[in-house]
Amino acid sequence: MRLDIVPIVEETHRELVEGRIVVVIDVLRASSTIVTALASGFASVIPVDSAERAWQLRSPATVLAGERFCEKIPHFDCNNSPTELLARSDRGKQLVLTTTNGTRAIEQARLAHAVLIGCFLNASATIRHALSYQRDITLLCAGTRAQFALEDGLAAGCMTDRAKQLLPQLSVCDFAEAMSASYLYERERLRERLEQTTTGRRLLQHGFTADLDYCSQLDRVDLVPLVKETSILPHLVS
Ligand SMILES: O=C(O)[C@H](CS(=O)(=O)O)OP(=O)(O)O
Repeated sequence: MRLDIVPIVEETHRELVEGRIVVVIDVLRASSTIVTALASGFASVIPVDSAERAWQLRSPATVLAGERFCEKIPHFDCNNSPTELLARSDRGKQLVLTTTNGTRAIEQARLAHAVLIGCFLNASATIRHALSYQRDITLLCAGTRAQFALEDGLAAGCMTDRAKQLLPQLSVCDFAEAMSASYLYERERLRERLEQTTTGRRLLQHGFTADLDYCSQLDRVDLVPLVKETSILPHLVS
């Protein structure tokens, strides 16, 4: 079995997706928002590529979430913000989500055998579940606005490190080795590191300090979101 990391969504090649287990990683903030929504009682998340499409899905059973340039989309219920979702009570509803990078990365993974959503919040559960398929794995880092995002690389490095502990014979690409080493170097100061990244600085400028605190927590939940056709559903890993 082999594990590769794709550093940004723009570098997704068909051979790194088709038939593989793909983990979409967008720590700040789409993956963290999806994990939090499903862990706090939403029945499903519907990722969509535009605000217009999200608006078409508006109903009493849906909550519309999304951002453009970090700001909440006008007339939507909430931002792409995990802490904003935590403060709501929407059990059983569907979250319709559109974001700058994360929802686009999910679309790029559609030829995979299975698509999982991962971040620091569910890192160990995600890699355990990915390994259980006994297929090659691709950790697809969403990046930010066509550039590599260090927070995604560090989460992918964390998952690589966990995967090598669980399956020592796993073959990993050189970039995964580098990200695993970076994660081991930074793991005691993830929160500080996150606020120095490009997206972290941008979120701080927009006042989302609570999201940075929250998204830097490791293994808060054992829940792995799984993409099933047009929806994302929760899967509990034991
Ligand atoms: O809302 C976010 O955190 C980001 C905004 S940015 O474009 O990376 O600044 O979107 P996401 O799709 O969650 O990366």
